[in-house]
Amino acid sequence: MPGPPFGSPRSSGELRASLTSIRDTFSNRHHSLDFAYSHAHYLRNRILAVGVIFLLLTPLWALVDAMMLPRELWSITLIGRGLLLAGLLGVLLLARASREHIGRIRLSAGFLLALPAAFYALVLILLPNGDASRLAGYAFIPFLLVAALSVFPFTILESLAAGLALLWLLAFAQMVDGSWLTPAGFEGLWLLTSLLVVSLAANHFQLSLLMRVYRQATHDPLTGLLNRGALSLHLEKLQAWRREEQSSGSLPPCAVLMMDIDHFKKINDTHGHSVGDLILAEFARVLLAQTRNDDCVARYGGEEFVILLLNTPGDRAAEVAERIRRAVETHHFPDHNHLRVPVTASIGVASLQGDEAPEQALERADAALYGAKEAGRNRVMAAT
Ligand SMILES: Nc1nc2c(ncn2[C@@H]2O[C@H](COP(=O)(O)OP(=O)(O)OP(=O)(O)O)[C@@H](O)[C@H]2O)c(=O)[nH]1
Repeated sequence: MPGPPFGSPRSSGELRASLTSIRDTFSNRHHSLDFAYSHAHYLRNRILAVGVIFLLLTPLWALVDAMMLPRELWSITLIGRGLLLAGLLGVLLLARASREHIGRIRLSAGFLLALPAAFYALVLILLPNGDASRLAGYAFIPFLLVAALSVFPFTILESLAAGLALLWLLAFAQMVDGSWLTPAGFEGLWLLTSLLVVSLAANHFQLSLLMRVYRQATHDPLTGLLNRGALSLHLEKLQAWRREEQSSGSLPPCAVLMMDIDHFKKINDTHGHSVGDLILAEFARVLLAQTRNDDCVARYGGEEFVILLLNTPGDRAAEVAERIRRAVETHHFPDHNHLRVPVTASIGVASLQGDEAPEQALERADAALYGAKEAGRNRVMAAT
């Protein structure tokens, strides 16, 4: 029996999506700066939560040490616990103070996992030979840390590096307690490796879910462009960035383009809503092709689009707008039969004046767009 007609393209699409998803969760090289900020924010919340748990457990376990170890050994672990506590406190303060600093947040995550591991290694080094077997609750530290990897939205590469370091720590502990290359030692290594594989899978699923949620919250599903909410955030960021630059003596020129497809209702009415959707998606592709990677291209709503041009003076912005207008006018927008649907757009351009809020420039661009429509459409008009 033949399969469903959508079978093979769908599965090859799924395969490609899975491969892209693995590439995106393997390392953060392909992550956009915006996603990197969201990712770091999420990571920071996890660091604060897990850091507090570690901070509470560390002094509590000193009681078990007190019961299990003779006084002179207990004092060694107590000093170690004091150092660990101070380190964890430092990590929490660093993470708390690093709201916008992606690098510092990643550093805090690294320290959060490295400190308990270093504490365990230090105790193993300082305890006299043979006394390591008297420790209770220490041998599970590498296992606890590998399991903790799954709580964080780490990339696979980050977790793999941490996991290998923890495998090394376990091997070192086995050499100290004499179980290295024994059946019990192999069992421990196998268990830790299996846990690491589970944690890597958890990292992959957690990070890809985070990406999907981020994308759904910030992108328009039809065109793949930024949505209006994400545009508002970009306008705020643009404002903050310009203020920062202004305080250091320079004010980068920026411009806002607001554009609208002409007589789009007529396109919908003539060719159907689904062709209207195709044209919106194709229009977005034209906009992306005509702009730089740094420019922010967003769907404002319906058939209205906004572009923020950074480091672009007004006359240059008007040239970009005119280039877009021409590209739209000459582009082949196909209907379902690949026949050309004539499409034109009207564009309003406003360059940011002094320390004017970008939202205000957007309003001026909107007024200019209205002027372009009034003047006959398929034209660029600069805001006053
Ligand atoms: N296919 C499709 N149509 C949409 C979408 N969003 C908005 N529209 C349609 O876009 C049309 C916009 O119509 P109008 O606001 O009258 O503007 P217009 O026909 O483009 O006329 P001018 O802007 O004055 O040139 C409406 O018919 C909406 O239904 C969408 O996502 N898909």
